[in-house]
Amino acid sequence: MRYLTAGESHGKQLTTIIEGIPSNLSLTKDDINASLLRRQKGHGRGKRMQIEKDLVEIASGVRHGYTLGSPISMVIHNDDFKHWIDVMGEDPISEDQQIRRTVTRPRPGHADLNGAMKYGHRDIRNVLERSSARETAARVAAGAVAKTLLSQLGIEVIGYVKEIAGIVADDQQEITIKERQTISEESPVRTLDKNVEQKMMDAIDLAKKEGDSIGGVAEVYVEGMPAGIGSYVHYDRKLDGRIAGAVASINAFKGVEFGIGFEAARRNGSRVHDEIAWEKERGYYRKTNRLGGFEGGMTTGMPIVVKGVMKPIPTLYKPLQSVDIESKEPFQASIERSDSCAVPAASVVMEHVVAFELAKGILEQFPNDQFPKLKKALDEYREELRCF
Ligand SMILES: Cc1cc2nc3c(=O)[nH]c(=O)nc-3n(C[C@H](O)[C@H](O)[C@H](O)COP(=O)(O)O)c2cc1C
Ligand SMILES: C=C(O[C@@H]1CC(C(=O)O)=C[C@@H](OP(=O)(O)O)[C@H]1O)C(=O)O
Repeated sequence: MRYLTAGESHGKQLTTIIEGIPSNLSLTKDDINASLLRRQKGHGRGKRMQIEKDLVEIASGVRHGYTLGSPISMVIHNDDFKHWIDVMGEDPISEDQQIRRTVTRPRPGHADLNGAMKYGHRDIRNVLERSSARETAARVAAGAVAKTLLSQLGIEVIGYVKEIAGIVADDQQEITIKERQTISEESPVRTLDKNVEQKMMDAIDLAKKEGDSIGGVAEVYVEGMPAGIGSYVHYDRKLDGRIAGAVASINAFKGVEFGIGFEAARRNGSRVHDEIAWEKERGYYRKTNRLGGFEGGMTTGMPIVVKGVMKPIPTLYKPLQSVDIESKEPFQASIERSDSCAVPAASVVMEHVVAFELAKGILEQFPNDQFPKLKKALDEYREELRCF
């Protein structure tokens, strides 16, 4: 199971192709649109999100509400394209037009300068269009298909905000997955702790007022994954490693933690490792879940808890210094529009990239071309684990 995305931020559309989804999985565009809509919302987003209304068009791989087993291709149109046709059109333009539109000022914190040097672009627009986090909409579409598959296997995945600008939501371990889903769907900052929401929104508003930006921490919580998905036998089969890679690949994400994460460095082993227990109906379980659902690159059967750290948005109204690549003169990077905080939206992206890795891990372990057979195999495995 794998996916590709294509598309520029202000181009015509984003395209996602997923290969390896088994046949006869119930899938509608409503499943995907619900995820896309959640990614667009959240306190701190800029004016672009008022222009876009992300709706998916399923172009192949699904018929009458069921997957065919063939590649699933999906399209999300960029409504902003109509304002950029002369800049983003595919037809050649005159040298004079080209010079007038060329972007020569790299923004600190973006792919602009490295990307221009690497690909030999004198027009930085050739870099920024693809490096933009607009692409995360296409990733969410892929993750929404994975989430649909997981959900029909009894596995639920949800993402929400854990921290913004140093304001941390309490650990609320008693909250059920259904409550987590409801809160994440309804809340403007998607945090589980309603008491801290207003403080977070105030911090976002203050940063915006000051022409600055802020980052934070998103958390993804997963219930229903059986033990033993992933493997210890080879580095690239360790599922926690793959999840870490997927999370770090989200634009502006700079760190990943499982369970108590970096806090483990400050504790003795007796306060880190989760003791093993057994009950007849439940089988094996851990008395605590400090390691966040992974041991040895494999799931433990406990909830998976992953955090991702997002740096502050690099485009600031308060200008940062940079150097023009043509004149080599210093300049103050100025902007027209930007998000001031995108952690709420990014928590939805993180949820979807994690879901994709989990679904991929399951399909590697129980390869099947037909979804009902995959479900049967997983049910049998769950029973095997219970009786182990
Ligand atoms: C959902 C989301 C929205 C973002 N919105 C913006 C934005 O409006 N302005 C901006 O400068 N960066 C934004 N970013 C971050 C940049 O895309 C990112 O910092 C940049 O591509 C450089 O990549 P890197 O930070 O991973 O090195 C956003 C990121 C995400 C995940
Ligand atoms: C378009 C999205 O996010 C964009 C990500 C982004 C960036 O530089 O990463 C910059 C902004 O775009 P623009 O420059 O058009 O205002 C965000 O709006 C989206 O999330 O769908």
